[in-house]
Amino acid sequence: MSTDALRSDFLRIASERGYVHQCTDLAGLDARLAAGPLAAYVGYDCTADSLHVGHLISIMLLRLWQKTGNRPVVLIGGGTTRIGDPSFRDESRPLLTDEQIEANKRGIRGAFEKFLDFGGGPAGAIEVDNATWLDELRYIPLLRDVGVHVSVNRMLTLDSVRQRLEREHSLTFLEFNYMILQAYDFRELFRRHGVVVQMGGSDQWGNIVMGADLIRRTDGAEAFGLTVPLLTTASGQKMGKTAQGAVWLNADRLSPFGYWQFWRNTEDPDVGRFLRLFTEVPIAEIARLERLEGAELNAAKITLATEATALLHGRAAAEAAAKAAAGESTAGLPVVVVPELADGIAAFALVARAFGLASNAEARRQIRGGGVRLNDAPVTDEAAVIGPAALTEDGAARLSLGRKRQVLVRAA
Ligand SMILES: Nc1ncnc2c1ncn2[C@@H]1O[C@H](COP(=O)(O)OP(=O)(O)OP(=O)(O)O)[C@@H](O)[C@H]1O
Ligand SMILES: N[C@@H](Cc1ccc(O)cc1)C(=O)O
Repeated sequence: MSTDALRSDFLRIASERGYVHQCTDLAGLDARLAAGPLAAYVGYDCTADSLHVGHLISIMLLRLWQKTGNRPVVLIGGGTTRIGDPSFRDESRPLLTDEQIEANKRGIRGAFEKFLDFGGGPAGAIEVDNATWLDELRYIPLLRDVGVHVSVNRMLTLDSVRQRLEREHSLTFLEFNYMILQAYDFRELFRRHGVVVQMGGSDQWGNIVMGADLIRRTDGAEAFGLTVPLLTTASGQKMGKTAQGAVWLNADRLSPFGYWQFWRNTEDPDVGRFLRLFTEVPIAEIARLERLEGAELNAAKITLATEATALLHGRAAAEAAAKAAAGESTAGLPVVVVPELADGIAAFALVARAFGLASNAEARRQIRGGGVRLNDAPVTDEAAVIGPAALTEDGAARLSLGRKRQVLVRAA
């Protein structure tokens, strides 16, 4: 179906901006959307205490879903995280304790409020946790209700598990149950909130289709699946994962400045695609920006970085990052505000924040390697507490990493 033929605002814009990878029935979903608003959900497991840029595409899609008048439902996988999704993974995920899952759940929640409006009304976003119903399930009733509709033959041929089986890596019975639980979620949200669409990354296709099939078989209703492409960068890396680790959405994992810099470092061929997916810059303006070349293309990357950072961390933080990167501080250095400096912060944490490093472990390594200086003196104790006494240059301290990277840090 060509994009021009689409009648619903949501699918037209989503296709135009590059969000649509596969849909169970594009024409059918378009017709339903053109007839009136719908509810859709995306699920997020609590595998870490922050979401990362890989999760952002589906969050942006939920945002578009809401902006075009439809209700987004965010499902936190408090129950499914206890199993671990085996889709497209070579090995089982490490089992997390209930305490870790609770802590992760608290960590990932905040991100959704930045992108979605939970304020009520017909298109108001809703958050649910699948532990609410999955924890209550009883085994034999579940097998009779759901298991009877699921073909093991078909499950074994799904792309998402085939590689694991072909390589003869173990797929435990625990993991094998994951798909059934995700299918159960879809039906539960259909019953509780009238959700008829599930969206997710392309790796989720098998799980999503299984849910839509279950709804058709047990409730005789039509439900749709829509996946977003699994993004890789021009150089072939999975988008959102760098050599140092994931690009986190929570500011305590990656500072707004580090986040801005991640986008600023986008490879040339990716600029247009990322502007369409991760900002709300109008398509016509993106068409102009992506035609720029050489040094001028840097202006497009700055727009990408500032607009993407503004959506997550707010416009003020995005503009401060842009200014800092442009070297607009008194000493001609980027300024990074670290409020914890007022009370004292461990040297490794300060270094991680100031340079947007992927982890505290990376900052500790840099300090141990002798690469960090504070006000021109080497920092040797990675746990040393840095407080207001260090802010000697007009309320700021000069922090350097290696020979090339230098910033001013201040408490406010
Ligand atoms: N590059 C990407 N493009 C599109 N979607 C992505 C991307 N990376 C992740 N996602 C989506 O986010 C979900 C979680 O991603 P992933 O499995 O990478 O997370 P994780 O569990 O945090 O990471 P890890 O694999 O390191 O344990 C995936 O199911 C996928 O749908
Ligand atoms: N399986 C999804 C998360 C998810 C969990 C429960 C669902 O109902 C839907 C999605 C992932 O790994 O990203």
